[in-house]
Amino acid sequence: MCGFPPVHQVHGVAGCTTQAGGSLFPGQDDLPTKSQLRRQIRQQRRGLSSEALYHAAAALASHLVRLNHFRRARHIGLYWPMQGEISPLPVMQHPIAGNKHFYLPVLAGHFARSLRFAPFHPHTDLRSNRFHIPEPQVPPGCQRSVRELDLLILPLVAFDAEGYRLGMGGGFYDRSLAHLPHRRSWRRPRLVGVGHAFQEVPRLPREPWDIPLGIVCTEKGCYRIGS
Ligand SMILES: Nc1nc2c(c(=O)[nH]1)N(C=O)[C@@H](CNc1ccc(C(=O)N[C@@H](CCC(=O)O)C(=O)O)cc1)CN2
Ligand SMILES: Nc1ncnc2c1ncn2[C@@H]1O[C@H](COP(=O)(O)OP(=O)(O)OP(=O)(O)O)[C@@H](O)[C@H]1O
Repeated sequence: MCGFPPVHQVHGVAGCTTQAGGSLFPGQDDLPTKSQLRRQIRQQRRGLSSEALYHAAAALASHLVRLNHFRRARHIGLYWPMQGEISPLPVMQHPIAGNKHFYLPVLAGHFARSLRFAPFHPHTDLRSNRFHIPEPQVPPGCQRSVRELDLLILPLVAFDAEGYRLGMGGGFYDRSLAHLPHRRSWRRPRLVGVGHAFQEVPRLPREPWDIPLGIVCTEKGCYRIGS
């Protein structure tokens, strides 16, 4: 799908060599820890130029808008990119975005550590949350829960070919999505993880609460997990 290399092709992870030059992936028993991966990939991401980020975001949008799930969705959760994350926002400028509603995540309570989704359009007032990420300023009654979205585009720090996602470590998305596997028929939201192609790693450590992504898209294309 969308011209992405086969799922099991392992891309080079430029940041994944030790200072001594050895690989961090010599064998399954020697996987880097989640915090090692976060540190390395976030550092690499922060080093991207604004020109590289611009081109990556434009290429990502061109792939996302071709997805059937995107074309069919009316309510779509995006995120405001930070620290070199690939931006999903250019999809809002595409002609097929005209009849869609977009949302950004809002941190729900200091202790709850989960997410709600607030309507977002180019004129929405934004205010930074405690992580310095802009959030729409709207009354709580206007916010939606994740289950009211048709499609959720998730940021990630790393992903693997089986759709496992490593995030920033707050557990915000996992906690917000935790109800989904318990539903008899989970049809929405569809989960699309997005990142730079270099954020793919051979295998992520798995946790019981991880919810695999259905589709991953990068600036190189989209691929469906498990096909
Ligand atoms: N763009 C974007 N928005 C997002 C996320 C994300 O990954 N990307 N999130 C994904 O869940 C949620 C926010 N989660 C976050 C978790 C940790 C940090 C972070 O910067 N942690 C710092 C320490 C910050 C501090 O405590 O002051 C760090 O780890 O260095 C940021 C966002 C919701 N919004
Ligand atoms: N469904 C859940 N219920 C309760 N706690 C959870 C749940 N999911 C994750 N957590 C907690 O959140 C913490 C961070 O989880 P993890 O390292 O998987 O975050 P992450 O996926 O990288 O972050 P994020 O989703 O915010 O991008 C874990 O220590 C875990 O205890």
